[in-house]
Amino acid sequence: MASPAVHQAIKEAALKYRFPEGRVFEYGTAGFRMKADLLNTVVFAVGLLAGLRSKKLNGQWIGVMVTASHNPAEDNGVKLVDPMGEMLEAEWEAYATKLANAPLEKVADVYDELIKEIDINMKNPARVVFARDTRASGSRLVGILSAALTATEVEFTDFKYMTTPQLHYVVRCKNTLGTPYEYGEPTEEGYYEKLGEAFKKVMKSVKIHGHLTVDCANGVGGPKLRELLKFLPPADQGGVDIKVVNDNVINPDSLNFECGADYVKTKQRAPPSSKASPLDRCASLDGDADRLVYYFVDENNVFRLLDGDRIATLAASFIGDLVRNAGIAQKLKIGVIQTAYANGASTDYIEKVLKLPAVCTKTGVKHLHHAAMRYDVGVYFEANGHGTVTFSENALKTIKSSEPQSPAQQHALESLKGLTDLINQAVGDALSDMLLVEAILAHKGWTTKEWLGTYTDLPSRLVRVEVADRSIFKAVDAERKLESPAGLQDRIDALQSRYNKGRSFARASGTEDAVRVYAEAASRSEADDLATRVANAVKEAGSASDV
Ligand SMILES: CC(=O)N[C@H]1[C@@H](OP(=O)(O)O)O[C@H](CO)[C@@H](O)[C@@H]1O
Ligand SMILES: [Mg+2]
Repeated sequence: MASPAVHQAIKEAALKYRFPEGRVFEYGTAGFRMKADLLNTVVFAVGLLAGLRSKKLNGQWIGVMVTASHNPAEDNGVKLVDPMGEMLEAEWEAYATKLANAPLEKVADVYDELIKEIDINMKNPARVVFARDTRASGSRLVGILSAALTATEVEFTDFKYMTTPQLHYVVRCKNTLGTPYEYGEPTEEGYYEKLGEAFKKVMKSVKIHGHLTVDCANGVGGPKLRELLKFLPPADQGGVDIKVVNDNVINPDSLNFECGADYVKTKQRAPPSSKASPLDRCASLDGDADRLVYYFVDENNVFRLLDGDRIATLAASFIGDLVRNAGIAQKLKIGVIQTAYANGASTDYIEKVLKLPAVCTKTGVKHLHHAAMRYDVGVYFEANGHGTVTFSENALKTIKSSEPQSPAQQHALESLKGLTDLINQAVGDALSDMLLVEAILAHKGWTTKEWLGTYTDLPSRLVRVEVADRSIFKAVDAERKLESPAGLQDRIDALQSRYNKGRSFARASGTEDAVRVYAEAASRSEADDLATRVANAVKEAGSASDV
């Protein structure tokens, strides 16, 4: 139980807010996310839970990020970060949901119930760090977060504006300080220094061609990228010539508006404001800078997207080469983790050309991250551009301690060492991934055209279908098949078998009230046709269960 003083303080603090009538909240794939004016009580509950999580883990630092990523400016959200910079452990999502739905006059009682249920030693210290993106509602929400932390006597540090991956980085640094796995200096500057140093190491003796234009979605990534640039060498001395665009954080309404990684990926076109010439290398971040996509317009003015699948294949191919060149290929198991949304051509390329295992997991980065950790080098990306590379303890040790037998081996080992620092291993990080892509292109001497030429994407289509009750759509086999409603999977199987290279699946979204249908096939018209037919089958199955 909380002490009587804390119990009372929670009660008093809670009464300042109003529970939005009739609302039911759920901690989903991306934490809580909705219209910002509905979030007050949710953020208060998350503050309470962050302290409990820290106490449960003997006072390790827990992170709280206030962001709604690529959502419209009027939305906001909040999510918890676990000690190694990972997403909150799944079991705790239910506790978050329970506390967020407690009526305000009962929240202190539910807090006490949770202490009992989770068996928390209240004598343990509690420490929390938090940060927010540039949304206008952010300052109000972190005020509420501080109120919850103060009421429960939790030690906390406010990192003000940060990208989501920067906060994850800080959490991991704070919890590894003074251990053999020390991750870095737990400050924003420490983050830039680490990336800057690693980039210099990886870029030794290679040079990037041309410039890169980075669309920052008018979000927190803009000012942070400008800051990062100060820690990189000048373009003519192993640096990269970066032009920052869409970095207006003064007008809060411009956030994610007709720009950013989600816009580019879903609309399959450059932001309308883009002034890039044909073949110019471009990239877009999302609103909290954890997603990254590349693109360019070719000689025929055709838009070409290089999405998360492309970044994964590029990274896997490069790391595979380095590991072979370093003479340690026998010691390290490399794997690439994707979801069902990965283009089939990318999976083929990984298996047949790169000769690496391609694993498919459920949607949501936490699933990919866990699967990646089963490899010495786990490359994971969602097609939308969120991902990173994880290195096992064995990989780090092997890379560090291998004795090079030749200058070529030494060069490969040094590049690998640089990569382990350049890549944010806590979580997908657009700024770190961007430096990784730039470094790889430089090493390979490639332009985006050569990168695109590694394989040809199958035409694909993603459709959103609204149904009365999406919970009846139960997926199995890494969400590639439906076991319910009965008979629907047979229909999907029959449909896809009629198309050359046809593949389609349907699953209930974890973040929106809809079912998503994905289809790909050998030609554009076949992919569109297959998607439409499967979407119709989903609609029918959805309404049949309605009666
Ligand atoms: C097809 C797709 O892009 N789905 C997204 C989306 O999940 P859904 O469960 O499909 O709504 O949001 C997730 C959280 O940001 C992200 O991890 C995932 O990749
Ligand atoms: Mg994001």
